[in-house]
Amino acid sequence: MDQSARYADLSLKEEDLIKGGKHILVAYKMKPKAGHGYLEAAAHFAAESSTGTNVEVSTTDDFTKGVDALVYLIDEATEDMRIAYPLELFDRNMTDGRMMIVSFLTLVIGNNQGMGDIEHAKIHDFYMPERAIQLFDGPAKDISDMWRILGRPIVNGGYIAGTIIKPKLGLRPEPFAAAAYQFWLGGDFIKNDEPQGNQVFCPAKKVYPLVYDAMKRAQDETGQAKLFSANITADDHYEMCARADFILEAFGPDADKVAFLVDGFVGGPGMITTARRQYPSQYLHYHRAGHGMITSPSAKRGYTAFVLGKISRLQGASGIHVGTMGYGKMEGDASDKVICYMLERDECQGPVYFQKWYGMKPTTSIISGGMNALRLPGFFENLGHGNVINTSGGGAYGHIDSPAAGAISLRQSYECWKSGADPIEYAKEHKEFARAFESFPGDADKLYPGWREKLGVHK
Ligand SMILES: O=C(COP(=O)(O)O)[C@H](O)[C@H](O)COP(=O)(O)O
Ligand SMILES: [Mg+2]
Repeated sequence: MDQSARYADLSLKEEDLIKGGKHILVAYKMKPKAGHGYLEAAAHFAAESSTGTNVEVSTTDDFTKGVDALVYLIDEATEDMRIAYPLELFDRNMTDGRMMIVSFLTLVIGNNQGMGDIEHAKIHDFYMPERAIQLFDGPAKDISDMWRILGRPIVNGGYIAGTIIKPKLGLRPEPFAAAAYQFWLGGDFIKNDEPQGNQVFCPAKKVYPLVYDAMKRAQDETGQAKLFSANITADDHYEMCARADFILEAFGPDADKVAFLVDGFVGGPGMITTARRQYPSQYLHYHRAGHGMITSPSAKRGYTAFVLGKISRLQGASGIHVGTMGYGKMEGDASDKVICYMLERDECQGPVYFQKWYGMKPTTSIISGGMNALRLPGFFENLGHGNVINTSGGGAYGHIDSPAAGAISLRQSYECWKSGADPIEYAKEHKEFARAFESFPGDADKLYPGWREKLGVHK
């Protein structure tokens, strides 16, 4: 059945829809299955994503038709399809009238992902009107809170040198806390690797008091504040809160230095929002393991990493992993910097839409995945600043001298880039950075050819 007379209106202008402020706009790359007309498939897609189904139903009335999603732009050649969703379509909280991401996802990327007449459809961008921005939680804490704790300026406070406890799994409580202590002697921030939680060989109740002890000792020794991002991800929200409550109690007077890490893609939006609302005084660290199944450039369904980032800011993530823009080990390229800009600025041009955030707090870009001191200068150069949290697991624990030396090498790498110095020249004066070349010789050969001669390393 061709529903394009009802679910498409190609005379609608995007600028008018934006000016009107009553629609959420979503841009997809959509291709119909062979034998289906583009507009017809698009209209069916909009129907299934809003008020309709594959047939006309007798219970529809005029009000219903007033909240139809409408296809307002198609371009078969580029697979561009844009749909305007009336704000009224979206389910609102009973308790406080606020919007919820789960309803957004259910409509705009729900049933439409399995339709028989659609080959694929992927969200590349979306636009939230001012009213919707008002109705999402947004972050409660942001990077300025971390800078304050670290004793830095709260604007432009700079690079936060972090790590991920490695090995990923398999450390018992004492060696785990020792690994944390060693990094903190040189760095600022440690996160649990996302699979670490309450394994039988490393129970949470045993390890967190030891980690806090390590934090205190490192703070005493260095005279600096230290930060820990604790994984509280669980299937059951009560379990998640039990972990969070235990951790806050264990860190006692230093609980402000604890962030909560939630694996929000596998755990789902409910887990992020529960953490955001239950613990608004803690920095909320959104880890996104598994996102590659839909955000990968090779995936033609789902949504992009950019879209995931934008969703996380609405939900209230204080920080989210954004990959490494081609400088680390995960998928991504230099142009992914737009993800960071969309997360940190008050207004920003995305791939399709210009989004204003109306003062919503920023979400920090967390840079992670195969990073080390040698790869960072290129990364900062591409991004144009270093106001990020970087967690380098291998880059710290893989440093040949020590995790503390690894941490120091990361900070030196930032200072090197910030001062505009030549990395080789800088390495001559900074031992830990220099030893990163020997620690990661494959990267050194690739990024700084001739480094051995220049640094006098002949092994
Ligand atoms: O454990 C790591 C990286 O470890 P290492 O520093 O040893 O490579 C993170 O889970 C990945 O960064 C996730 O990827 P992303 O950050 O892209 O979500
Ligand atoms: Mg990890």
